[in-house]
Amino acid sequence: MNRSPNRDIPLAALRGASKRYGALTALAGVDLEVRAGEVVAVLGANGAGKTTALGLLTGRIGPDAGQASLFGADPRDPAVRRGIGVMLQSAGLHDTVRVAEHVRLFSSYYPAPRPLDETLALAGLSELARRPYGALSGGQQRRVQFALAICGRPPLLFVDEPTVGLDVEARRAFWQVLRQLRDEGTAIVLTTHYLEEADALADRVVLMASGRVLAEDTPAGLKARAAGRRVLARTGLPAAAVAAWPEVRRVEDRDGRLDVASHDVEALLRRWLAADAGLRELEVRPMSLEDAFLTLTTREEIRA
Ligand SMILES: Nc1ncnc2c1ncn2[C@@H]1O[C@H](COP(=O)(O)OP(=O)(O)OP(=O)(O)O)[C@@H](O)[C@H]1O
Repeated sequence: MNRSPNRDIPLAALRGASKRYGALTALAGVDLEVRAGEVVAVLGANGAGKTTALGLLTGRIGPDAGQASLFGADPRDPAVRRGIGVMLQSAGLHDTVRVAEHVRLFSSYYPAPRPLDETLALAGLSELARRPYGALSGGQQRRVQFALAICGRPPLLFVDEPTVGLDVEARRAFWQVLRQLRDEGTAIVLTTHYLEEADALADRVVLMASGRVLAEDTPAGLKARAAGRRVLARTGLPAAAVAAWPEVRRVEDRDGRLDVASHDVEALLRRWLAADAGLRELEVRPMSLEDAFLTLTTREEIRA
């Protein structure tokens, strides 16, 4: 197959990579590594720098400072880029060309492509093979872009917000295909806004905001790091009083029931019960990745 991965060299890496657009710093000294066989989710809000990071890793753009590498070489070298598959947010494919022709043409660029039928089936395009690209729905066109990214059987696949605009069923089907590719040994880097997507797929999550990496961990590690658990309860105490306790990270009032994020739930419960013997509807919940995301992106001392 394309390139046999050396475990000591990351398949792709950014080292102190920065990118500016005029006065705007899109990336500010980002470090990121992708190793053989792993799924890395780059998670962040609009404008966090996810697409820019992907652009550097795939050689579409170059860094202003720091380095980007692919298989230990320069990602801007077309010969190096041949070892990856990329699904971008837009594709610029000819409307009049049929689905199968697009896939056949892209497959011809690779030394050991998948059989056409297999690529079409993986992308859910078997029934649409003879359709011109321009006669497909937006979601179907995304599938063609995905087919082009995987047809060469790359050991490393980049997918930029792959499930935007897909309905729930299509999104789950797509996750299943990504898992299958991972099981075949493909390393995958995906950008996403969806915490659920990162949680469902990723071995590692790189959480970005304002061009920086805020945290990098497994989904479970990120949840644990963000802050223990949440306690929900109805109380006679004002929310501001609860928010002032040292065990408390965040308080939200949900229709009169307080939702409290805490890194020390036992201490919080002891204090709360002592202060309010009438505490009702008590419930302790684990942190979701969404809680972790909120906590990490709103905290100041976040750099891990
Ligand atoms: N070609 C460009 N020219 C000028 N500014 C750019 C360019 N590309 C990106 N930017 C800016 O850089 C910042 C990071 O953009 P980027 O596309 O990397 O974010 P993102 O995390 O992928 O966001 P989204 O989730 O909206 O795709 C944004 O403020 C964006 O407006």
